[in-house]
Amino acid sequence: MKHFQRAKRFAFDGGPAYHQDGNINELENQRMGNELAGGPASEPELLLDVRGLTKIFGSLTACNSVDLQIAKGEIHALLGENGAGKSTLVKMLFGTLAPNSGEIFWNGKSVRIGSPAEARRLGIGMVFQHFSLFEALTAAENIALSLDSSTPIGAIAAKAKELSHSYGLPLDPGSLVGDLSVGERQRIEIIRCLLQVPDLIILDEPTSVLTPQEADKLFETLERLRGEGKSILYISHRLEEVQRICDRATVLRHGKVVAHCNPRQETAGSLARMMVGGDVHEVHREHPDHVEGAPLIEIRNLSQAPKGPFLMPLRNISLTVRAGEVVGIAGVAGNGQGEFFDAVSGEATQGDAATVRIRSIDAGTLGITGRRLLGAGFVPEERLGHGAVPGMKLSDNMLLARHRSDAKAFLGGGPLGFIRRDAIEATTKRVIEEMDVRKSAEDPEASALSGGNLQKFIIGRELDRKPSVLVVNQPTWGVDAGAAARIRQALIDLTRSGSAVIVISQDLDELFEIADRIAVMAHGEMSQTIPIQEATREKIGLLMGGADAGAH
Ligand SMILES: Nc1ncnc2c1ncn2[C@@H]1O[C@H](COP(=O)(O)OP(=O)(O)OP(=O)(O)O)[C@@H](O)[C@H]1O
Repeated sequence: MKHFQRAKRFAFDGGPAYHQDGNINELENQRMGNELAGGPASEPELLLDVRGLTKIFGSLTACNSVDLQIAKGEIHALLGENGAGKSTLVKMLFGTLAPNSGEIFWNGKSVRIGSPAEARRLGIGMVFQHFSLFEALTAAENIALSLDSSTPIGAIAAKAKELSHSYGLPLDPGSLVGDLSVGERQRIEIIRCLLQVPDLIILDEPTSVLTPQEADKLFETLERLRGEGKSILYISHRLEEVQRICDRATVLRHGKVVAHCNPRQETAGSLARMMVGGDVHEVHREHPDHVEGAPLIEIRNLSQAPKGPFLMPLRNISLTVRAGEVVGIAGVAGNGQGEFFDAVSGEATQGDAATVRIRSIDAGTLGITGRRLLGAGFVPEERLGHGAVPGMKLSDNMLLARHRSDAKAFLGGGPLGFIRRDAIEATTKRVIEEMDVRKSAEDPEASALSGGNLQKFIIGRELDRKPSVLVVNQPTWGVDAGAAARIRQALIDLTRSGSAVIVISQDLDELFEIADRIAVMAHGEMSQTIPIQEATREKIGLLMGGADAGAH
């Protein structure tokens, strides 16, 4: 209680830009500094006061005596590189993880949050980084499952629709989750959270799967919620948006609070330095005028009927990517990018083998393994469940993905056959080292990695094979600035060694940074590619809106 009383009054602005190893006394000093400077002493009421929260996994202290204060009507950023402990901290606030020690005060009262139901009862809502939706159920059915009430499904659907309209988050409650894009699934999570009328909404990397327009809509929603007196705890690796919408930030490094700051008084660079404790390297790229390499992947007149009622058809897509180049595919989510990835990777096979040619071999009728055996690698958008099996160790995930393409290295011959664990473990270790995957055990289960670290592992697993063709969907989703630069550089370096890379990304900055040419998908059609030297945001934006799509 003592802590709460001390923490009750503090200022948002003024004073030094940030406080290394800041504590409440510094916040109090900050307030006094404001008053002395003649400014008004703002006294926002505290909603949440976290004191010394600690979580230990085995030998790793994921959260080390963390302090965090959130006022009513505040958007508070939680920053830190991959594995810094952000998700662990918010899971303790939402009752999905029990702390080893520490105390949580809610509206001034010490509370124990033993389960998500208890968190919701207090007024804490959460939108997770990894969604917890059933694909075979509709949006409304998924929402109904999480509500602790017996409200009829029709009433829930109507309320969800009303909320989706009023907050500008378009959603059809009757749509099947399995048919929805990641961005659309996230909207279900947000609306599900809003339906419970929370006082504090925790958002774990909410914009990483959104288009710029969808992100703008979300910011409007958040600002509106702040205006209604709600508090928001906002986790993001996108520092520009943190500066745009957040009032204060708490920065974690290796599980410890290393700074409190007002992000508006910082630059993206200074925030990144606080997070990593040093400088972030920039991606180095030269764009040759003409790429004369051999065509390594050719997609010819790819058309496909929609595979479900809410999925996009693919309409006459042709694209050739040569050795030495990165081609970026931009587009608003749900315009056929997922279907295109499935068709190119072999998750969806084609009737005509010549529709997809890999290294001049007709591959359209081959499945994913057949295409991998031709030297292609694929990284899907969803990491858990699709890119990796959550309950399996990293080494087993390695074996699962590469047992056919690396049969010689991973499997022993003979009539009975055996698995070469030493080779698999050595490869897993190499990928972990190359990609700087941070983890809490020698060979943890995929689900025990932080989101960004799992992404680094999955991309590293493919890069390690040095594929001739690599197709990646959203390569840096949920990845911190330092790791994103590392992944982007690795993709560029792969083309330098003679491979062809296709990057599907909703992050235009990313595509401008690494692509030699950019094409845009709209309504299941793909535009002509635009050389990066001629590409402008305006041009790409127009194509994203559907102008000129399909011209070749
Ligand atoms: N269930 C678990 N078992 C063991 N270790 C875990 C578990 N969950 C997280 N960790 C470890 O705790 C550390 C912090 O992970 P956490 O997910 O909190 O990081 P984060 O800051 O949210 O990262 P990201 O930005 O990548 O999501 C990581 O080293 C991770 O491997």
